[in-house]
Amino acid sequence: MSSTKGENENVLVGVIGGSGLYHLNNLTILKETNPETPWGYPSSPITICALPSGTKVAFLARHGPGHTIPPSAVPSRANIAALKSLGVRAILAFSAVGSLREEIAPGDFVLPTQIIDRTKGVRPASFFEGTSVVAHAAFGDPFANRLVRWLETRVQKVLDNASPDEYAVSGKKPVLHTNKCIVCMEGPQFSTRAESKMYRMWGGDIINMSVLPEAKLAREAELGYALIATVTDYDSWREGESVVTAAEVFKTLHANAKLSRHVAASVLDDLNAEATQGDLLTEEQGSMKFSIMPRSGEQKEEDRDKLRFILPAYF
Ligand SMILES: CSC[C@H]1O[C@H](OP(=O)(O)O)[C@H](O)[C@@H]1O
Ligand SMILES: Nc1ncnc2[nH]cnc12
Repeated sequence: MSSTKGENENVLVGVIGGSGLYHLNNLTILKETNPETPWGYPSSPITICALPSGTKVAFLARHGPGHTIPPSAVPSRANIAALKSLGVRAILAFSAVGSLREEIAPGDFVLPTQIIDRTKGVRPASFFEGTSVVAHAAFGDPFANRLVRWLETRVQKVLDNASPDEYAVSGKKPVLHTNKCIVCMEGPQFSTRAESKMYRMWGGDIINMSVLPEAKLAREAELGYALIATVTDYDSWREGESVVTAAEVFKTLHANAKLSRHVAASVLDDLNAEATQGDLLTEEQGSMKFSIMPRSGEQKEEDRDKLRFILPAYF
């Protein structure tokens, strides 16, 4: 495995695997790389693999290959910076989530478009933190909306073609839900019944512990970022029903991961083509230009060096 300072490998698409998704299928592993970034090393070495077509993608396991990193300790800055250093422009992030709505059932897929932040400020959430450079990224639309819309039809197609053995655990054909709001909690304990009900009143539809600060950092690094959420449980809001437990989550985790691999396999070639020549990802390019406060004379050179790693166009 190579350990570098981060070298552009011309890989345009990155995949972040969440709980249960520690590798992709039908890929030829070309190399493993472990780039050192100004924010440390990523959660796991990044696997650079080739699809059957030859298209290269970068895969990173969010919690480490053996799931040893809890959500609050995921080195998200290093993860995003490392992917960017390889040339990545778009990230498909997978996540196991709880459902806050009756109609969003275990086994279903969700492409959220909004986030409610319930993390507790213990996770470094900005590349600019601790530097002499101040920046305010726009985050009103926290996901790359064009990318999310583009994914909708493609994920739908995979779910339409899912065979009964693929959704045997949930016992019903998986449904794709769009335009939903995800709550990101700190964890690692699951929510109380009262919290779970409160999130519903706030407008939350699903819940996880991982989408933040990942999505914020992807925005700061001008990367297109979409979350493909797979539902494992009903959290703890249902009257008269038992609360979510890890055992409950594990029941659907592996079936969901299997279908997630199908989704990845079916979209990665087209996404790579879009990243190469389409205009799907142009929204994010240049988005930080006017977010950085323009007092460059007072910005420390060491901070500019650090930030150049993710935003070479401005530093
Ligand atoms: C294993 S249950 C809670 C855990 O699962 C989700 O992880 P990920 O988003 O990486 O799939 C959730 O966010 C929690 O970290
Ligand atoms: N109920 C839940 N709460 C938070 N994260 C989760 N990941 C999967 N299920 C979850």
